[in-house]
Amino acid sequence: MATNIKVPVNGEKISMQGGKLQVPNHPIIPFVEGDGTGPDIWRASVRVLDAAVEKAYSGQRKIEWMEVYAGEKSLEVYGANEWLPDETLKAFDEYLFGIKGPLTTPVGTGIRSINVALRQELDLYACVRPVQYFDGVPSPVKRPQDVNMVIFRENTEDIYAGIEWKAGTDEAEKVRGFLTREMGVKKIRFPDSSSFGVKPVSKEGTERLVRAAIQYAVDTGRKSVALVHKGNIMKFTEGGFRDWGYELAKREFGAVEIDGGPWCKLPNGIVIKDVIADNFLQQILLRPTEYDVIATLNLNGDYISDALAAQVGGIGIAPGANINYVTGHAIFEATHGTAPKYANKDVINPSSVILSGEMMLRYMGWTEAADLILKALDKTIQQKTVTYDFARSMEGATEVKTSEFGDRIIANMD
Ligand SMILES: NC(=O)C1=CN([C@@H]2O[C@H](COP(=O)(O)OP(=O)(O)OC[C@H]3O[C@@H](n4cnc5c(N)ncnc54)[C@H](OP(=O)(O)O)[C@@H]3O)[C@@H](O)[C@H]2O)C=CC1
Ligand SMILES: O=C(O)CCC(=O)C(=O)O
Ligand SMILES: [Mg+2]
Repeated sequence: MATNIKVPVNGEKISMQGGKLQVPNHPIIPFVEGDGTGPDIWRASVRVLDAAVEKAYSGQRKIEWMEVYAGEKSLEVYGANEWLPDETLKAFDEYLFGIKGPLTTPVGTGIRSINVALRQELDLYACVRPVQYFDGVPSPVKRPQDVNMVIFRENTEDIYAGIEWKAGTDEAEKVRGFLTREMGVKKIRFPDSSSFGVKPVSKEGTERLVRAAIQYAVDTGRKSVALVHKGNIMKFTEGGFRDWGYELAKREFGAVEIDGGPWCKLPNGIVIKDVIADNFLQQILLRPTEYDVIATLNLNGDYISDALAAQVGGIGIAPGANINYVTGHAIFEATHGTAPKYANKDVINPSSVILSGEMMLRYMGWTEAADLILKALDKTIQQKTVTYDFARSMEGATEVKTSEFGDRIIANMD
């Protein structure tokens, strides 16, 4: 078996016992640097995370980082075609947590997404992406401070799962034959030249995601949970998501219908509502205050994440976590991708990975360190010391490199 992973000698594993996370003072946490801008971002981010932990706990607590490999670096370390080595998966499984940089996925050809594979293999069913405004960040909207939402994106199902067959192949022909001959489908406009994709959406998959979203709203005192779907068109998949979501809210959280339904309310006042996805995308621009926690399907969640991030300044400041709330497994990663044109230039904004690390610290219960990061990042932005993405539309800004931005955040931890 390959052993390219060096396990830190001093650390211990994070574990889940009796439904509760057990986090030792020296947890071993696997990380993947990522492709493209990943290494620049990781170098800055890890220093910020370590500095916050050191400042908060004066050496009592420390993360023992363990590099694991995926993507282009994995090919260098493990050899051809080893995009996602077994021992990387095993490490994320055994050590429960991980943090990663972005990984490249080619368009239209080549490997399927390693990012998606990790979510599927570890069954990280909730992609949690908070979207909040940091004062002073340049934004294209008039009142970015009105955006304060947390997206719960289903992370294992939907058309995003990559079950598809290419036009002109035997497989596509088989699928076409099955659909037209056995299922009586007559609506395929150009059957001979069509590729086909499958969109699985299940009751179980929907329920565990909606459960996590509602539980989060309850735990954090949010006002509403909106189920975002395109159920008028995709009745059994996206419509099923909406109906199963409402049913779960009633059955498990005691929600009762208001004004004749289908909207309903929990005993503590949290409103469970639904909105069709296209309408949602215009409403978040016009009336963002009406949305709070968002529960949605995989592909919708992908689009919504970037669109909402833009409203608060862009995907340079858009963190995320892929979580299985039952097993405790979690991999933290930014919303953005590899931004390859900026690779190795030390210019990209590391805030999304830094804030993903902040989410990780909070999930671990290391709230003092997480708070330090939030405060220091806020202060650094207020000082208008920012990377190119913010500097290009911030008056009076001092543009700094990725590494320097990290230095400034650390200097602002007081
Ligand atoms: N989870 C993951 O690992 C993800 C991987 N990907 C993969 O990444 C690759 C590139 O995807 P692409 O569609 O170009 O999307 P990217 O998110 O990589 O980049 C798109 C644009 O967003 C801006 N941007 C991205 N990251 C940052 C940052 N940290 N700071 C400031 N601005 C940023 C840049 O805008 P500007 O040009 O205006 O400066 C950039 O050109 C693809 O292979 C894709 O599959 C994509 C998303 C997630
Ligand atoms: O896996 C990829 O390359 C893209 C993933 C993505 O865009 C996302 O999860 O937001
Ligand atoms: Mg995306």
